[in-house]
Amino acid sequence: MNTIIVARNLSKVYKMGEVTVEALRGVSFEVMEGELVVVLGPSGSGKSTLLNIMGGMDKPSGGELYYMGTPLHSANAKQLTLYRRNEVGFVFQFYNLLPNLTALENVLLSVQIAQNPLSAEEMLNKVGLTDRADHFPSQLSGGEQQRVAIARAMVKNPRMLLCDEPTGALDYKTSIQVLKLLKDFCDTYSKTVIIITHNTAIAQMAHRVFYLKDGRLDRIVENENPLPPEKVTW
Ligand SMILES: Nc1ncnc2c1ncn2[C@@H]1O[C@H](COP(=O)(O)OP(=O)(O)OP(=O)(O)O)[C@@H](O)[C@H]1O
Repeated sequence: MNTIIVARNLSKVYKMGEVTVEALRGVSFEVMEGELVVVLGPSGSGKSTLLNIMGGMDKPSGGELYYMGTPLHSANAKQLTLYRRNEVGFVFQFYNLLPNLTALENVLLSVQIAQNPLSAEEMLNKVGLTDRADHFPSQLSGGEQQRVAIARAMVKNPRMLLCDEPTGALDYKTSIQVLKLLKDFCDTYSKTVIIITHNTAIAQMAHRVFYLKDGRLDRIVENENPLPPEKVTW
């Protein structure tokens, strides 16, 4: 397996007037292609900060970050825009669908900006929403909206999916559906999936679990036998 992400001694400092917050304090790790990583940690431990930096939405204050050997820590705004557009799919807790576009149109929007997209219809079919293609987000349940958001992220055909609390707003049964889709994307297409969550149960399906604590990577635990999503319970 190839290494997709290398992080070396990453730090992030937020300064607001007199107040300085050290959100990341020297975090180092590697992530492999085709790997499913779950990042766990208490509130404020730096999970979203790390995801934002890996997604090219923010830059580290110090340290180095490489994507497929290309430095992101020194990339300019244009390079980061292309990185976000072509290499990464994002899934957030609150879906972020455009309310005035149908499910299919939300997915097609992603197709238009991607370099090497998959088929929007095929992705909607994959997430089980072919018959809801013409529905607007307000006509869909939370779980259905999240499935559209996943189709939108996958259709770009990115090497990596970054997911911030993807099941945070969903009930158990719907969460498992969503986790199955993420795991399936990882397995079928050999893609990297990184999931940030408060839900420790989800860690059971990961290849590796990163535990963040107070801005530091406290430990990395490898699961010898990751559970299939349908076996994960909470
Ligand atoms: N834009 C910002 N400006 C200032 N401080 C920030 C900013 N973003 C995050 N922080 C601070 O950095 C620290 C880490 O925040 P972060 O959101 O990464 O944690 P988290 O582990 O994702 O937390 P949660 O699980 O509650 O979402 C916190 O102390 C937070 O207040």
